[in-house]
Amino acid sequence: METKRVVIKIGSSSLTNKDGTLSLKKLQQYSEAVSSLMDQGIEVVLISSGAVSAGFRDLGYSSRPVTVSGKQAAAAVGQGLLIKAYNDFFKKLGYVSAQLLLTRDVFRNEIQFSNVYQTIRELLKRRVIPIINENDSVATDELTFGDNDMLSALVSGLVNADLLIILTDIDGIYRENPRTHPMSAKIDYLPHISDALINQMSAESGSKVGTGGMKSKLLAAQKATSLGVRCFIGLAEQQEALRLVIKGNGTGSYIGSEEAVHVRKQKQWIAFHSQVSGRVFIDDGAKQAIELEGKSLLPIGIVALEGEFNKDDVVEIYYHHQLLAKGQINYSNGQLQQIRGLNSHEASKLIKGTKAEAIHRNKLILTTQGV
Ligand SMILES: Nc1ncnc2c1ncn2[C@@H]1O[C@H](COP(=O)(O)OP(=O)(O)O)[C@@H](O)[C@H]1O
Ligand SMILES: N[C@@H](CCC(=O)OP(=O)(O)O)C(=O)O
Repeated sequence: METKRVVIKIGSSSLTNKDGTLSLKKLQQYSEAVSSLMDQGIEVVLISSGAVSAGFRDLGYSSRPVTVSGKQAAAAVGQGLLIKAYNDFFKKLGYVSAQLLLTRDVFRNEIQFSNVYQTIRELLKRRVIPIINENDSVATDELTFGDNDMLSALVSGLVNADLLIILTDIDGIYRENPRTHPMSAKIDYLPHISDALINQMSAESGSKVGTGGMKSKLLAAQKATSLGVRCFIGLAEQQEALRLVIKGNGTGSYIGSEEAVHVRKQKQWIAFHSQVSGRVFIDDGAKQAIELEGKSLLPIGIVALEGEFNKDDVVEIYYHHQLLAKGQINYSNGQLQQIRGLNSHEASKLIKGTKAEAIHRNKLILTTQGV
C-alpha cells in the first residue's frame, strides 16, 4: 500500500541538547527530513514536543522545571520560540507551517473535534505543514493527553494516516529498558500490542526531558492500531532515514498491518472521546443483530434503560452485565421509555417524525472494535 499521509511525532528527547535546551540543529534536521517527504508528495502532520525545553532558560530556570506551574510557564515562553524556529526552517525549504495547540477537552467536544479535522484537512489540501503540540499552559491533569505520544495517536486516527511515526532517542522497542538491561532483545515487528506487553514496559524516560518512556509509546501505538493506523517507533533524524521508515526499512520497530481498516471519524469520537450519559440494555435478538449482522439497534430490542440522556447523547449498550457497544442515540430516555420493546410501526404512532432506529449502525461501535 502506498503511504500518502503520515503523522510524525518528535519527542523532547529528540529535539534537545545534553543540557535540556532546544537544539536548533536537530530541529533543522527534522525540518529538512519532513520537507523531503513533502517534496515526494507525502502529506505530513507534525506533532512536536519541545515547548518546555525551548522556554525554561528565558523564564529564568537553570534546568528544566519539575513543577507543573514551572513547566506550564516554560511552555508559554517556549511554544512561540519553537514554532518560530519551525516556521523559519520550513520557509527556507519552501513550505508554510501552521500551529495547532490542543487539549483533551477539544477532543471531547464533538463540534471542536470536527473543527480540528476540518482545519487539518484544509491545511493539508494547501500543502501546509500542521505542527501540533498540547496546549501545556492551560492543560490540567484531567485534561491532558498524558503526553504527546497519545496525542499523536489520536491525531493519526482523526486524519486517517497511513502511518504514525513516533521518533524518539532509541532505535525501537526492547523487551526491557536497554538503558538498565543492556542485553535486552529488540522487537522489530509486532502485529498488535497486548495489554500484557504494555504492563511490563517501563514508563521511565531515557533522559530528563522525555515524558512517559516506552510505555506511553506502546499505549499510543495500541490506540493508533485500533484506529486502523500502522506505527513505527524509532530513530530517523536525517532525510534518508525518514524515507527508509516510509519504505518499511527504518531503524526501529513497526506495529500493525497494512490491511488494518480506518475507523470513521464519528465512530472514533463516540468510542474514545465522548462522555457517556446512560445505558441501554438489549435482548438476545438485538445482540445478534448489532454484533453479528452489523445492523442498527431498534427500539424493539431494548429491554431497560438507565440514566438521563437526550437525543444525540452517547450511551453504552449492555447485554445483561456485558458491555457490547457505545452509540449515539436518537431519542431521549423519556421517549425511549415509551417506545422500547415496540416495533417501528407502533413506535412511530407514539412519537411522530423520528427515526426508526434507536441507534443507527453508523453511530454504533462495538467493544470488539476497541471501545
Ligand atoms: N522497553 C524499552 N525499550 C526501549 N526504550 C525504553 C524501554 N523502556 C524504557 N525505555 C526508555 O524510553 C526512552 C524514550 O522515551 P522518552 O524519554 O519519553 O522519549 P520522548 O521524549 O521521545 O517521548 C528511551 O530512551 C528509553 O530509555
Ligand atoms: N508538550 C510538552 C512535551 C510533552 C511530552 O509528551 O514530551 P515527550 O514525551 O518528550 O514527547 C512540550 O512541548 O514541552
